[in-house]
Amino acid sequence: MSGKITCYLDVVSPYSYFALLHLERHREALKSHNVEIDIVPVFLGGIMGASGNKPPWMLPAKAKYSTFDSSRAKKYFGVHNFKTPSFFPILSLLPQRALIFIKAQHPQFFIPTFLDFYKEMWENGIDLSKSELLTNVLSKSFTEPQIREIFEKASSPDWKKKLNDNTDEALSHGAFGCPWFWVKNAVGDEEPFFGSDRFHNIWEYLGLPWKDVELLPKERSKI
Ligand SMILES: N[C@@H](CCC(=O)N[C@@H](CS)C(=O)NCC(=O)O)C(=O)O
Repeated sequence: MSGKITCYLDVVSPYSYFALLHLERHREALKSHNVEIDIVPVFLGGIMGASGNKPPWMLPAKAKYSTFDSSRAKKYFGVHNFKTPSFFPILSLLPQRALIFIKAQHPQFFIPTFLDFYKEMWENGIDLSKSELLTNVLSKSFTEPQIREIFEKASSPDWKKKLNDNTDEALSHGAFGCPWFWVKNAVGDEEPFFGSDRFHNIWEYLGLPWKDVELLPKERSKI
């Protein structure tokens, strides 16, 4: 068995946090099945605009449903401190460009930093679009000169273009939201998947053994 999961994420998207957590929790198991993971930072605002979609919080019915969906997801993925920050949504360009530079220049820090960004924004209520707050978060893993370089690159044309290119790549794979996945299976077929609630479909598509929604006997009932 072999395959590849390319996963397009934005720090502004809470479901992308759940997706990254779930993928990381399965990284070793996926490796044992020869399935590669590539995490790609994108700009969700650009995906929404170019695909003609709207963020769920802009459509009243979706916004209402989303409160149920996100509190179920928070429980399922075990992110008990999850809360939507008062400043939501943010313009995520700066943290996303910083992540792209970190992925290229400091690959060993890329996933830990992405996870840390999510935790800071979605559990600790830190506004990562503010450079002074982003600096504090980065200072856990990077030195002052490294942070200066991250900011310099994040505002340079070349690295701005890389975020646009990543976003266009997701759009070329049909993206209308995040988390977006482009999955290649062992026979070389490729398909898109949307949402942190579609892992069972992804495992199935990859031909992996999986077990999830199993009903337990009455004595184990939670109600
Ligand atoms: N049911 C999905 C919801 C994912 C979701 O709502 N993602 C937002 C960003 S946080 C989005 O891009 N939504 C676009 C849409 O719902 O059309 C999940 O559990 O992950």
